[in-house]
Amino acid sequence: MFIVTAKEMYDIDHYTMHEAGLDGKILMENAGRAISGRMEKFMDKSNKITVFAGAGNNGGDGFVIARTLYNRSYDVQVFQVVPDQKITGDAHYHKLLYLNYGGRVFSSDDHGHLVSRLDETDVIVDAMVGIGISGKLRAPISDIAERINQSDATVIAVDVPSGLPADEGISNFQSVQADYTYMVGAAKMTAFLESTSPYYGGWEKVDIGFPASSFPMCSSRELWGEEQYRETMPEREKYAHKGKHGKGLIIGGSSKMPGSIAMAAKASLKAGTGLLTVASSETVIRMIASHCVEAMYQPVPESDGYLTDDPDLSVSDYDAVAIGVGMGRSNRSAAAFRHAVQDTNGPLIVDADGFYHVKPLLDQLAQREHPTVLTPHPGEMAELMDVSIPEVLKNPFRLSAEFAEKYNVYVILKGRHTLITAPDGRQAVNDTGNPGLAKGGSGDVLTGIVHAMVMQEQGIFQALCNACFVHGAAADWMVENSRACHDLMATDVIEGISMVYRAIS
Ligand SMILES: NC(=O)C1=CN([C@@H]2O[C@H](COP(=O)(O)OP(=O)(O)OC[C@H]3O[C@@H](n4cnc5c(N)ncnc54)[C@H](O)[C@@H]3O)[C@@H](O)[C@H]2O)[C@@H](O)CC1
Ligand SMILES: Nc1ncnc2c1ncn2[C@@H]1O[C@H](COP(=O)(O)OP(=O)(O)O)[C@@H](O)[C@H]1O
Ligand SMILES: [K+]
Repeated sequence: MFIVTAKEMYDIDHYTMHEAGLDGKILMENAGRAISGRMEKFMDKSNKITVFAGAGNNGGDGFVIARTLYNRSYDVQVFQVVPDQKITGDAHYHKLLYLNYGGRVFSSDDHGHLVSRLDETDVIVDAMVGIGISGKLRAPISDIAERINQSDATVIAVDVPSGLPADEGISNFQSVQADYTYMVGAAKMTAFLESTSPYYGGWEKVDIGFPASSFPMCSSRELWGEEQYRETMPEREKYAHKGKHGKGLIIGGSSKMPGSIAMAAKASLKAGTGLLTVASSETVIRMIASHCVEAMYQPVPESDGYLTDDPDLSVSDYDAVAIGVGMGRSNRSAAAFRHAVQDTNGPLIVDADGFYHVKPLLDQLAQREHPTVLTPHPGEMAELMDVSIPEVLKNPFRLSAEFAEKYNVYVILKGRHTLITAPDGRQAVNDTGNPGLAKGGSGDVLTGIVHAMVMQEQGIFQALCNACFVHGAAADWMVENSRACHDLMATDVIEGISMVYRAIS
């Protein structure tokens, strides 16, 4: 499923109508028909349905929904939230059809009727404003949005909850709170932002006949889910040997944080790494070796509990190197970090305290011949980019793309909707995971999975997307079957990896 900005959606629309030749009235018919069909799961024939229709094509979709439901004998009324003369074009055509079929349209200016109808309404269809919104909701629609939000009815939004644009970057907004949103043709960016996604309620996408080829032409952003995982995750060959699945190195750990690297190592092996070496201080190795017996251990010198550089550590001998977990921010470790950045001869994954060490080396990353992967959460991303955390949360797509391009890195911006960005601008949003992951250690497990995935036979971007998918799906499986969000531990997520591999292939 593609994720679009408003401009990209209008480009798809334009291509469909003017290049492929499908009439806008038919698209509107398809949108309204598809949504009204699916909406039936929220209602029965005894329900009263009230459609709020605006002036644009979003309102047009609302008239088709009203006509379709009316024609199926539902008790439907339309409240038009703009004057008659504002309803033009395809929306006007569909308004007339609805009237010709016997439907009734009322003005939202008739407050008495509006209040009494809302009192008895079971299902509200919000077709006031879609992705054509500019600025904050204006009166009278802002007042009606407030009334809708106060009502006990089930609120179904068409395309987006009125008030939300498709694009990221907003902070001052007012929106209808939907229970469920039917997004038309493609998912909209605001469905994945922390501040706006709750207004969508549950959601799904409806297909209305846009040519499949129009999406990749206009957007390079997609939602990554089970379908994409199944299509891209490589199978294990019958004659495979351990060398085929990656000889990996993880560098990190400090005496205060020995567990992080143990979890990353376990997760890497569980996710499929063929041969794993853990490079850490002797203190850390003594603490963790019995917890991850399958790994090999390479002691490196330490100072005050922090690892320091070991010039004899042959990082170039490994297929992929992950560095940073549990490493701490001591400048004693800086040389070890530079060593890894300069000599790693394959994908390099940087996480956690690694960002502190990598920041002065960003220009060097841009010169690396092999992929570099950074896995920050919003706080770490903000620090890397010298912006505030709210700024990152407001513009995750744009900021990730700018950073990835500038420094030639892959960025995994973690969160409820983890965003994966390639240096060439491709982006994917991972769909799996749950609040059980909001606990120390979850990120270390992700690093381990990413480390394993980049050594399997798949494109690097797919590898990163699949790593995020498996991480979230493992947590989902555990929460559905044997844990709750409260007690899910990072080590449980490692266990869950097996369940994902067994269940989905
Ligand atoms: N070709 C078609 O028929 C299609 C229609 N679609 C629908 O059309 C929508 C986009 O249609 P439009 O481009 O006509 O735009 P919209 O219908 O989303 O919005 C435009 C209307 O909203 C009003 N408006 C804008 N900002 C406002 C604000 N801050 N406060 C109050 N009113 C405001 C404008 O005055 C205008 O009347 C999509 O969201 C979708 O629902 C899509 O489904 C794609 C296909
Ligand atoms: N509410 C949530 N829903 C889904 N995934 C989440 C949620 N909270 C955290 N995660 C995931 O958990 C991981 C947390 O990583 P991070 O913040 O680095 O943790 P730590 O550094 O403590 O290991 C990320 O992969 C993130 O996407
Ligand atoms: K809407």
